Amino acid sequence: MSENIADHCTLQPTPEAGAKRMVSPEIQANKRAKIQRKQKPKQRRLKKADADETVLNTIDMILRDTWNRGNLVSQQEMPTAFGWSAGDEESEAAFCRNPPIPAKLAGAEASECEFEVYVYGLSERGIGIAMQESPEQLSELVMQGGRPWAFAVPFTLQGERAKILAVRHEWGYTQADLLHILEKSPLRIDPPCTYFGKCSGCQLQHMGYTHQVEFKRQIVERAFSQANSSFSKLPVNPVSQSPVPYGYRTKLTPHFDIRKNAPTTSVPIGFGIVGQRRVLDIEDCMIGTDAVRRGFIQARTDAQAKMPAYKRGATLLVRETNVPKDESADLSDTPATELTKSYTLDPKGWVVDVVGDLKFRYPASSFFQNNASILPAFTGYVREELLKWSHQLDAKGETGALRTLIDAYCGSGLFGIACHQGFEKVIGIEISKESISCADDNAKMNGADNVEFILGDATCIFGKVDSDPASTAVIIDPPRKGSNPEFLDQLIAYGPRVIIYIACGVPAQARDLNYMYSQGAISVDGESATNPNSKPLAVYRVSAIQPFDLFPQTYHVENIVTLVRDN
Ligand SMILES: C[S@@+](CC[C@H](N)C(=O)[O-])C[C@H]1O[C@@H](n2cnc3c(N)ncnc32)[C@H](O)[C@@H]1O
Repeated sequence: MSENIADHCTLQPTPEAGAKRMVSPEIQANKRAKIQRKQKPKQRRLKKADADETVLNTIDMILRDTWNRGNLVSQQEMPTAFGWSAGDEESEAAFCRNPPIPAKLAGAEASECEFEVYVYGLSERGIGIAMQESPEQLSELVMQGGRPWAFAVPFTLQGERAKILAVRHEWGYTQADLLHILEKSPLRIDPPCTYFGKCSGCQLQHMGYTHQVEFKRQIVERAFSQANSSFSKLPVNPVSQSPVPYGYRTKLTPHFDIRKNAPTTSVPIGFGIVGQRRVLDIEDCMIGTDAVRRGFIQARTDAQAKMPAYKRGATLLVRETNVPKDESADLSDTPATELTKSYTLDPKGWVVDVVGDLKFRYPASSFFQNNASILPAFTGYVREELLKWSHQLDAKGETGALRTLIDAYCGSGLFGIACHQGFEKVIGIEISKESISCADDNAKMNGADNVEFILGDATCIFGKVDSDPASTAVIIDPPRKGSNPEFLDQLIAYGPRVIIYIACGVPAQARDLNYMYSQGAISVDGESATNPNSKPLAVYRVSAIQPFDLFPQTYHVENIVTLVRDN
């Protein structure tokens, strides 16, 4: 708003007011400044905590790569950070807190916030990391130990040149919106979804599927080498692709906010807008299965009809389920192949998932893997790994085949039940009471009668098993934040023959494996850290790293690591 309007509206005393109290020019000036401050959004104080670590890591990686390429002679001289020496926190803070360019939300005119940039790489979340310097300029700057200012620009690809709008400064970089692509990457494709670019649900629709999975493979590689430089020697297999790159999600959770005084007739229902706290109205979501897309439309219609009754916003649940074709038939008696797809919108309802010829029943509000199309391959891989090692160990003759399987963080029993054949005993442990009771029922429904499920913290499992570790395998499938040293210490002390670590949070998985390495429990190329404990312990070799794409079009990747005990 212009200064004139502010002057006119607020600062001139009316004759009556002026008669009561004369306002000095100084007070007037102060008032004017206050009003202008209110009109101009305040620039946030930049804190490291607000920064996206994945962006900071990527900037660092790009600068190191650039330095390495230009300076093959002495790795020792490599600046540990660019623009300040290691540990010089004051200089780092001064650089990171002082964006050299204006940003829209800090009150600058839009035209002042537009830049042309070069995209040098993608963060682990698929966000382009760009700089104003051309490759030659960047190389020159970095070789001199200088640090360029970086921009995080969603929906761009490595090698592209783009026009961007700086919108918000973060610690050491600026968040920007993509205005348009000036030079296109050959990998860019037209995204099929009309909401792509605004909706925060998908990040990679502009990248062909083959390239998406290679990007995800590199993300796994990067997470491992960042956790421990020795892990960079470990090969990461090509990502196992989702049979369907769209139409795969069996669960969607559209939501809405009720804004004060806003009409309830046009409340947007959908997913968050990229970089904003507002909801984008979405009528259909292409990554949902057909049943979920039908449910999505119904959930919106129901919520719109009830909108005047909502006091606040809400999250709607849409979940695919499988039901007997004949409604009166009993689920337990109906083979998985004779179920038909439907959906539920009831968070208190039940869901049935089909994995090959297995059925899993669980509460609609609890955890289950959300891409049914890939689950036969996903669980099949774990089963094959276990059987392969069981046969190899049996053939070796020392310890014999694997006889016991522990399924830690077992949820409603997916892996324990899918892999039960070939084991004498399977024991699952899970912290959710609801899930464990479903796991019991699922074992019965699928005829897995060698399976026992225990309610409790995963760390308790080692006090409850009496099987010989030499013939035991452990599956770990913790939540995104990973496992913890308490669990891992006990796992190492127990020393099962084979460990299969399944993760949706790959950086946390790499961190956990690095913890095991630091305890001397993982060796890479025959080298391991010194065991800091007095007791001898199990030492594992990483036999396979196999990513799976459970979430095409998004940056998420699931990863399975097989560890085999070497001593
Ligand atoms: C990623 S899910 C995996 C579930 C199951 N393996 C599956 O694929 O369906 C992680 C599970 O760990 C459970 N969980 C979280 N913390 C736990 C803990 N400390 N001990 C045991 N289970 C835990 C959660 O309730 C959730 O069911």
